[in-house]
Amino acid sequence: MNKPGYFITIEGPEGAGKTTAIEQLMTQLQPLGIEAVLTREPGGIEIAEKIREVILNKNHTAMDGRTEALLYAAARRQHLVEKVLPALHQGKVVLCDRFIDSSLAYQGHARGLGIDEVLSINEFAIQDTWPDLTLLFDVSPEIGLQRIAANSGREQNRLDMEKLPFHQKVYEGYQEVSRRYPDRIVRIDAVKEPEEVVADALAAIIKGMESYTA
Ligand SMILES: Nc1ncnc2c1ncn2[C@@H]1O[C@H](COP(=O)(O)OP(=O)(O)OP(=O)(O)O)[C@@H](O)[C@H]1O
Ligand SMILES: Cc1cn([C@H]2C[C@H](O)[C@@H](COP(=O)(O)O)O2)c(=O)[nH]c1=O
Repeated sequence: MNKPGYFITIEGPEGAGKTTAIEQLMTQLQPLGIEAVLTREPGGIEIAEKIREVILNKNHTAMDGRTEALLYAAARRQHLVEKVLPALHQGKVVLCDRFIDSSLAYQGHARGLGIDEVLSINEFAIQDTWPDLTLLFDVSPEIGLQRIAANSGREQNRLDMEKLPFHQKVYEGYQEVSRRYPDRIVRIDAVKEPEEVVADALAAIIKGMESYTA
């Protein structure tokens, strides 16, 4: 895709600290003169937020795995067309909390649908709009789930309610995906203190953007 902007995605298991770090990254990018658009998946625009409600509703326990994968891909498509691509074409940096690698790790590996199968429906959805850089927040599922359990303000969704073995598979899925895309995916040690995580993420973004424009 020919575009002047820069597309960054943040990935990782539950409780990795993505949302916390992204907010800090936004405030630290601004003084560097980098205008960034913050968004998330599934969601970011009205139609995709509605799909998010359907997917993550705790009562939708009957949802079939393929239905789930297709709904994530549909939300992704609409969000890409309505929000991500217009921002990239305006030359902006887009910082997106989760994207295609979540589908590969959660639906492809953890749900057992197969990474290649889930990749193929997502290739249809993204039409070659791959992230320029992906930061994979690496934290064990045990630590991530402990963090979430300690966060009393957080409402549990249908995916949070999956048991530890599912989240262990999500973790394995991310390792597999990061082996597949070594040039795009940068591992961030998310066990560190929040300030260090943000500093490492910012350094990776600056490095990535420098090599992109060089
Ligand atoms: N580096 C860190 N060390 C310890 N706790 C952290 C760290 N980063 C975030 N937290 C805490 O962990 C919890 C989960 O963080 P956050 O919501 O940012 O994770 P997330 O990756 O966005 O999770 P999810 O994808 O499941 O929504 C929050 O209570 C947050 O304050
Ligand atoms: C994009 C995407 C997300 N998921 C899962 C991962 C999380 O359990 C939820 C989203 O909740 P968050 O608090 O906003 O992280 O959805 C998924 O399984 N597949 C995907 O493609």
